Amino acid sequence: MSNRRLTTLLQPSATNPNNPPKDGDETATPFKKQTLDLGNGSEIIYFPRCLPVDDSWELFDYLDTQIPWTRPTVRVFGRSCLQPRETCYIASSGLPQLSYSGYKPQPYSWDDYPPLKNILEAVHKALPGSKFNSLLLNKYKGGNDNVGWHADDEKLYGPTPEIASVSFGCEREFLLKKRPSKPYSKVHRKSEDEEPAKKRMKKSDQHSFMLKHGSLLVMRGYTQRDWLHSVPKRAKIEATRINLTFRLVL
Ligand SMILES: O=C(O)CCC(=O)C(=O)O
Ligand SMILES: [Fe+2]
Repeated sequence: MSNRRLTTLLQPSATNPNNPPKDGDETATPFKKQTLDLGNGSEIIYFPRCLPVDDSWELFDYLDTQIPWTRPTVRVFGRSCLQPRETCYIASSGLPQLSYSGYKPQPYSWDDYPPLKNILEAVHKALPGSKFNSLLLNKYKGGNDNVGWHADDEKLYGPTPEIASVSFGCEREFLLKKRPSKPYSKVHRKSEDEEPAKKRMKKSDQHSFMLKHGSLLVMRGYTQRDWLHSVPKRAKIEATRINLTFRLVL
């Protein structure tokens, strides 16, 4: 992977002066940055094409073949199981240890994987003021591989982490749903026998993004406190997807 090629990352592409895109016209500007206000200080930003397509395929091949992927055993609801995707963890030296689902990934060094530094630089350019120091990589080898509903709310990221997620390869659906608030019953119920009212989820409490090859999705504010996210199984998919989530360990 040459650095020269990656210096072109995030240069704005020229528009045709005879046919300028109209504001709000999704077909004319399909790659425009989108912002989704989730309310109460949570926000998603989506850049459908953060990295140029050709660079993204070169990066996909690099990541697929050069990263030391592992499929660890994790604990879910008190049971040990193989994590349904491959993973790898990169972190700057001296940071506190990451631990999730009873698994403590040994961090690899940024210096051993220079293209990751190029992607990090592109993400920093897209998000002025950001400064990530760790990276969790996930490889989904076909539609059975997935990540279940969770929030990246580990203490070492602080109360309002910004998480930048870059996707390569096969498009997969990324879902968000609002965390259930304290049950009404817990607050108001007079007796334990009273049935809690089942609430139907509102449309505005769930969202879906089809994460494109070379895209960047950012979760900010209170998204990890108030929302859950997942990449569900998709029976018919055979192709591989690779996802990189950049995080700041405080
Ligand atoms: O693959 C994705 O898009 C999401 C990955 C994720 O949520 C995580 O690594 O915490
Ligand atoms: Fe996550």
